[in-house]
Amino acid sequence: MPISIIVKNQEQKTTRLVLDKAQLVIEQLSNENHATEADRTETIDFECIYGVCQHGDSGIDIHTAIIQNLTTEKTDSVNGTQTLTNIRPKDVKWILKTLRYQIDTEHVAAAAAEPSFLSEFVTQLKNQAVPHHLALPETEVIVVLNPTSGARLAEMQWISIVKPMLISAGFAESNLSKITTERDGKTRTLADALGQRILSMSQAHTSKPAPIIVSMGGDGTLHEVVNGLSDAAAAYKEAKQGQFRLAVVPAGSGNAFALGIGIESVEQATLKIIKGLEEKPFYFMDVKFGHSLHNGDNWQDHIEYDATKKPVRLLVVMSWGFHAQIVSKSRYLRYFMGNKRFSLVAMFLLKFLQQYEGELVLKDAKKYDQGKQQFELQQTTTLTSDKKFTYFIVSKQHSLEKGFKIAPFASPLSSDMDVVVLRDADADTLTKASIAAFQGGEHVKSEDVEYFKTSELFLRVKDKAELCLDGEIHDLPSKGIIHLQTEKSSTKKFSFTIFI
Ligand SMILES: Nc1ncnc2c1ncn2[C@@H]1O[C@H](COP(=O)(O)OP(=O)(O)OP(=O)(O)O)[C@@H](O)[C@H]1O
Repeated sequence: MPISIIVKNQEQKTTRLVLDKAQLVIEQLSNENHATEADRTETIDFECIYGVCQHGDSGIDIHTAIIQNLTTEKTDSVNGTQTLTNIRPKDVKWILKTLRYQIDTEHVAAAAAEPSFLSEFVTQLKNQAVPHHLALPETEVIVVLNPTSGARLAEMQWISIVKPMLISAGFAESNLSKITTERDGKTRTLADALGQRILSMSQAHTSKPAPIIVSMGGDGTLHEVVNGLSDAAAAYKEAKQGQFRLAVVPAGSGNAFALGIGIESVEQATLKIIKGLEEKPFYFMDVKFGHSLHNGDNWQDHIEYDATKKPVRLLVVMSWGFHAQIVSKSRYLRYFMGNKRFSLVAMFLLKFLQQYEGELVLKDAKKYDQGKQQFELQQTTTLTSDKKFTYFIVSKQHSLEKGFKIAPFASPLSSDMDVVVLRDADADTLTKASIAAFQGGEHVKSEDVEYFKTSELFLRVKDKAELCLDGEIHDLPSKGIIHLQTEKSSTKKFSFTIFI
């Protein structure tokens, strides 16, 4: 039997609220026969409700977050012709709305005749819509916020969206704190210090839930947060299990990691934190640099590693060639042009298309078979300099920005990384492949594209090269090697999870 109450809405209309399966049913009742006859019915899925608050004996606020208009998903394309400059999908808009009701005192008899009263209704709705609501008041939330990410809206979004949503859900305002990021890689040090503080606190307080760390920025911010926290985790020597709980709120321009776990907006990300339905370990790409002058086929077994470099863990992408050049050449347009800068620079680079020489070894790789449309196991795969590389990316995320599905089967929750290569490609082939990537990742069906999955990879470049590592440019010398291996964030001794 669904539980219900009779209330008046803000326009003083008699309304029945019914909890039915996974929905709140809102029935506008006709005044003459209010208890039985519904004139108009609206439903709200529990997954859109993030807070339920009772005022005194008779008031109730229901906080909702709803996608405003799905038709805004359309692209900018004019007359159906898609080019690299008009192909980006628009952002989905969410609205936050608070539904406010009062118990209908005029019809108290009818209300009393319902199977339950306000407080039981509130408890039931909270239990179903905000399952962990009892733990929220004592859970600490620390946001690491980059005010310069994306369109520089993170600070405003924290104040006007994330913080109010968390408070409405039941988090205590005194438990919410903010660390502002700093430029030039210093955020990694801040995240390391935060990680150490959380680990030392966990030694003292055993009963409190572990704090939630929120990375609020783009992929560059997340990269530094994860690397800093991983530095703290690596130095953790206590016997007690360590724990980091990380949430990602997308406020950058690409937000590839958030897209990889299905998060497309600040509101949706905040809902994930509030609902706390699933927290899972994720996989990153561990990076090592070295060089080898060995001329034989097995050069990857003769690497001299550079031991002076700090560990680097990549969450999103390592690229070389065309893609790395787009990132390198568009760095200074970041604040002026948003993601359109990538298309502009891409069109310029296509006019002067370069090819890049190098050797690639993939261990236990699977290759995408275009005919069968599935991955087929291969032994060690070697791509040598018989053909030059035009486009080369290794990705842990399916899309590097919304709509650009370059590695359609990649996931941060899987133990492999995806490699997408075009060799000896001309400008036309590369343009077609890029447009097909924007059309749901269709490029992988083309014979021009080589698509692999692997858990370990070695790339040796012939000439000095620029690599893109999660959006930052890194120089590799001639005969330099980058060695990538996937690694799980959680170990036996340390749980490092992400809200999904
Ligand atoms: N306080 C700050 N002032 C100036 N720059 C900062 C500050 N904090 C961080 N940064 C810089 O911001 C960059 C990271 O930005 P981030 O990647 O989060 O945003 P984005 O580039 O817009 O998003 P995405 O990587 O998802 O495309 C780094 O280069 C970092 O040095």
